[in-house]
Amino acid sequence: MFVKICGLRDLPSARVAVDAGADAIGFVYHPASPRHVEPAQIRSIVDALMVDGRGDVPVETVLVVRGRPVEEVLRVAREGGVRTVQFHGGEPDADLQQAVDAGFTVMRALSLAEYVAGGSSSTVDARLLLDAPEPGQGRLMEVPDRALLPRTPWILAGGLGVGNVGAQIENLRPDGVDVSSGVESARGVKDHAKIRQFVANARA
Ligand SMILES: O=C(O)c1ccccc1N[C@@H]1O[C@H](COP(=O)(O)O)[C@@H](O)[C@H]1O
Repeated sequence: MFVKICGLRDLPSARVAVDAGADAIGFVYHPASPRHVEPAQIRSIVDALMVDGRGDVPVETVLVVRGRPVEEVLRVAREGGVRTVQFHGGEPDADLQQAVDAGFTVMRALSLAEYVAGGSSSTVDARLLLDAPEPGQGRLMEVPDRALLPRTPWILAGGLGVGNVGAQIENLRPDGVDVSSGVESARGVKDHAKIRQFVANARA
């Protein structure tokens, strides 16, 4: 089970996620979000996580964007030193392809309705993440019929937390889970105990 802890803004929380065994950590570049981080802040965290101060970071680092021009996205991703870009705003295939061509791995976040309406038909090499229509709000994705869910690998986000991640995995059978609000004590403030417990519960 792939586990991503999203919305990180400080090094201690990032270290807790890595030490707990998360596969990926996410940084939100979206000025309207309480989790927004500037590229220099991302870079300082990524650099500090490098093993022995150099080489690879022992976790996938993800930049989360929503509706920003692709030139700005690529600049922030390069300055931040991340490996992956998560496009979370219905961005066109051309933007995702540009990120792939620039050497980033790519995730495409869709609501279930967008996915069902054909958002899966792209040829871009991107991992699929399904989320509630309004991201980062701690709201569960509604699934009226499990037959609508992908038959190829996908990641579940939206409203997950320590108390429900096990049941959601059991019920919806995603290949990965992604959380932000559910591991916070207040919006934008990560709770270290919840991060540890979330990773443990996702893997139980
Ligand atoms: O977290 C945000 O503020 C955010 C802003 C813009 C795009 C995506 C955002 N977060 C993504 O939402 C899910 C987590 O949602 P939840 O808080 O656990 O309900 C995750 O994919 C984040 O990357």
